[in-house]
Amino acid sequence: MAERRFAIGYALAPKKQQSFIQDSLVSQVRSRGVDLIRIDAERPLVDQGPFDCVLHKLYGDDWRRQLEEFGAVNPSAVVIDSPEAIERLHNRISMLQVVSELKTADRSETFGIPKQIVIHDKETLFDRPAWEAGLRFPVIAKPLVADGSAKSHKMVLVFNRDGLDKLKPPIVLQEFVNHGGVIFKVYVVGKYVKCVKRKSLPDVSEEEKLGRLEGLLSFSQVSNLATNERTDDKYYKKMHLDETEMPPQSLLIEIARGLRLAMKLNLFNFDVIRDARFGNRYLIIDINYFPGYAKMPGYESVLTDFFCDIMRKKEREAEEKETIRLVSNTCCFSDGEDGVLSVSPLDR
Ligand SMILES: Nc1ncnc2c1ncn2[C@@H]1O[C@H](COP(=O)(O)OP(=O)(O)OP(=O)(O)O)[C@@H](O)[C@H]1O
Ligand SMILES: O=P(O)(O)O[C@H]1[C@H](OP(=O)(O)O)[C@@H](OP(=O)(O)O)[C@@H](O)[C@@H](O)[C@@H]1OP(=O)(O)O
Ligand SMILES: [Mg+2]
Ligand SMILES: [Mg+2]
Repeated sequence: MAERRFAIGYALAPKKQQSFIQDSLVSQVRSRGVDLIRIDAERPLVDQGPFDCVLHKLYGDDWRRQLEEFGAVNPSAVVIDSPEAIERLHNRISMLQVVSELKTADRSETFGIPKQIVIHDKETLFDRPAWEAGLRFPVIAKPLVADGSAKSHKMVLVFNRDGLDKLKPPIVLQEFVNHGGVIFKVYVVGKYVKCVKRKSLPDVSEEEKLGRLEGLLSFSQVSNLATNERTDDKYYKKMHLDETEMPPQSLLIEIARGLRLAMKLNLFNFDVIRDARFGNRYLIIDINYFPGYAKMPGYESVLTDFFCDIMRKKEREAEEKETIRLVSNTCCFSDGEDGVLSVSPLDR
């Protein structure tokens, strides 16, 4: 019998498509019986395919409706991941709420999120008693919405009250935590977990906290790297990343698993910093859907394994469904005096 092939449709923004859909990935996936096929976002999704699976990172109501329609017409197709689950990551409060709800086994390290509050309007921003009691300067002001737009990545490090003037709510004010200038990016692909080090904002000294003239410092995507700046040895040396110890892999695996199950997401990364005040306290500051996997060393084989697992699971489920269908179409009856049961299929 000919080998069963699978088709995975992908719907990605042009930049994402360019970085993620590399020839090396396409050919490795193909050699394992899976074809990656581009979805034309300009045409109705239901008219394209057939797809066993849809992989996507597009925004908006129209795309959501298209996925719903596709799901209704193709109930056995797998959508990675569900738009409702992804939506949680588009708001920086709901994004991190899930971390606070995670429960892990007893261990010497602890984890959590930095203190933060949401500010919906200018009034609350200047109503200092409402938030200054719980939060000390410096703070990072982050746009509440994290929808992938350039605007949603624009951050401001605020050193004192003077810096508040220029902020534009709705924002999240998050405690800035010194962490030695290195951030850990933890990439999750289903059950696979890979942590890499990247440069981050430098620590702010006590003198700097008191003596800064300007109240704020704007920045955007400090830890993001272009694909051509891959995390090679040169980058590690230049940024002094070598000297920084990684968080324990077992802790990261535990957090990744907790997040994956709680959020019902397969493809994401989360940013972790080590709180310099404690040394064994880790803070999760950001979670991103479908991040830049191509920057992960050997991303092709990780993603290929993941796609093949999904397709195998889908096939297994289809077989199980078929078995249940056959069994439920069978009737059991007593075969005469000895009371022995026999089974006879009804759908001959
Ligand atoms: N609470 C914090 N304390 C210290 N540094 C922080 C904190 N929050 C953010 N940073 C720094 O600011 C950077 C940007 O913050 P964050 O990751 O929330 O933004 P983002 O635009 O969502 O990033 P990404 O490009 O990963 O999506 C972080 O990579 C880190 O260097
Ligand atoms: O730019 P890259 O592809 O490498 O990936 C970045 C990705 O951008 P893209 O999805 O638009 O491409 C970002 O997504 P949005 O928040 O903007 O949706 C976010 O996930 C970053 O964290 C990723 O960088 P990484 O965390 O891996 O360093
Ligand atoms: Mg980040
Ligand atoms: Mg982010």
